Amino acid sequence: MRRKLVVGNWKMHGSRAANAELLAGITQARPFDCDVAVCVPYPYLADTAVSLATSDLRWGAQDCSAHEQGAYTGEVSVGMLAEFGCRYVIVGHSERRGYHAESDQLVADKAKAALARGVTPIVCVGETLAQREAGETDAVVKRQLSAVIHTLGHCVGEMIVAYEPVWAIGTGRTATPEQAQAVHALLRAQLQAATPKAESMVLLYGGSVKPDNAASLFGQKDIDGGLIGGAALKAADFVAICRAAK
Ligand SMILES: O=C[C@H](O)COP(=O)(O)O
Repeated sequence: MRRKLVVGNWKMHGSRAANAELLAGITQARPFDCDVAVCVPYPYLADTAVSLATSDLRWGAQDCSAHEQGAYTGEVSVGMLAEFGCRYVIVGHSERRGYHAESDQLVADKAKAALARGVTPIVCVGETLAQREAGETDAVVKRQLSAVIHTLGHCVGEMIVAYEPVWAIGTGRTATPEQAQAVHALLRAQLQAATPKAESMVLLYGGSVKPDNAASLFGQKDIDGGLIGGAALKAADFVAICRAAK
């Protein structure tokens, strides 16, 4: 039985005051029947580490460099994230793939860099609306996951995969539980061919998860929790989503 995980991706939102209130709201609602984490903007990692230090809540970042160190202005290495206690780092979010032209191979290299420093990568895959309508969903997510599988080799079982259909992100348009499950089953089958750990790997769904649809999504066989954007910014909503994961 896989333990569920709910991760809040704050994206480029927040302020020190608002974050303190949000984290207090989540902390006070413990305990949860699932693992809970927040992935925050880099400047807020130190505050978050202090706020959550004595709780069982986890934290992480939203991206990392594929390089260990060097002349890469503006980039942040996994080693730096590890110094701030990050347990997770999101890589390959569609907003990074789209706005920053991140390739499948770069995403895979970032995931490898994360694992090398003991930080668990949450690797995002997902198709655009045009790709779904063209019947390309399976091929797209398979290609995206394949690059990571080949790059990680025997470590592949250590990552988390998040299926995030691009058309469902921030749009209020959620994949139905059946649509999401179908892709999750496909991803798990692909992982099964690559690692004996596939059955215990955590596969998250992301894309307009809200308190009222979380339970039906998380009730699907291969959906082990969620990567939550907008609804992670209000403690009451995020807590309600965490309660739906058990
Ligand atoms: O990482 C989170 C996803 O992009 C989902 O965002 P959303 O819940 O606002 O649709």
